[in-house]
Amino acid sequence: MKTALLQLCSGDDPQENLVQTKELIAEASSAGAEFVLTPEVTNCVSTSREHQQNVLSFEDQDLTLRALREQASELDLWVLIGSLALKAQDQDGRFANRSFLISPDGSICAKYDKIHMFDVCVSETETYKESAGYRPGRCAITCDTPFGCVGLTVCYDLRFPKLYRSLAKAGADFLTVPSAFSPVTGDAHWEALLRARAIETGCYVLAPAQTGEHSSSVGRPRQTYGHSMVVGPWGDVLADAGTDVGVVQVEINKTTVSNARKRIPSLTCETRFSGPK
Ligand SMILES: O=C(O)CNC(=O)[C@H](CS)NC(=O)CCC(=O)C(=O)O
Repeated sequence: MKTALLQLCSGDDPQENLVQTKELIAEASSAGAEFVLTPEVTNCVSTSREHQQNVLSFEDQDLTLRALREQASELDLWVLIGSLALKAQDQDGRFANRSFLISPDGSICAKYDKIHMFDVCVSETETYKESAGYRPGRCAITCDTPFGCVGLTVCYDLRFPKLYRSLAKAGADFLTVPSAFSPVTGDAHWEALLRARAIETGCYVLAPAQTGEHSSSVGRPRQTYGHSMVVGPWGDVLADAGTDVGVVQVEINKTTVSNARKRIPSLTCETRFSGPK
């Protein structure tokens, strides 16, 4: 299965981002990809809630979702839209950070709302409060496909190993981690966390990421780490996109998953213990 990760530098205009995303998906498809994955917030990177309120849509009216579903069916592709920032039917007006798995007939096979919100203080000058703008999801989800079972996650979820173990235990062969990592935490933790999740679960980890300096018409500009990555079930880094916008391709298959798990059966062999008290 030829798989491609898109590394994007989305700005805060969904229409411009869509043009770039479609171009790179077409490029990946011409190069033979059958499964293409895009990063977190493919449609809009913005730090202004007011701007988001103006440009984001509800799922059933979203142009990015509609266009990428059409493109998936035109090009006969599986597409993971890493996430879209969407308006949500919610009392407090918060958005959803929602990932979609689209099949080659253009239908939505699975959707997942990011569970863990990035509410952190990276340094005195760099803080994030994602839960102020987004409403967290509450449900983990896997989706069966002809090439294997996909477990969906987003970005900061990566730091919560229990979620990945539960997805793998539910049958996932491939774990998706579309991201927009901060440069500081990316440099310190990104690769180690991705490799750890792959090794612990014996799954492929597919992590398309946002990169670079994101242009914005309003609000404070944002930077992200890049380094979209594919890690194999043995923990080997199969692709690292560096910091440029573009496409990276790798071959993935389920046999590698079962081979890794035969060698290290830690996913299925558990010893009960009590405490600590
Ligand atoms: O804000 C948006 O529009 C979309 N959401 C994001 O980009 C989120 C929240 S700011 N980013 C992360 O979760 C980075 C996690 C990270 O960098 C880490 O775990 O170290």
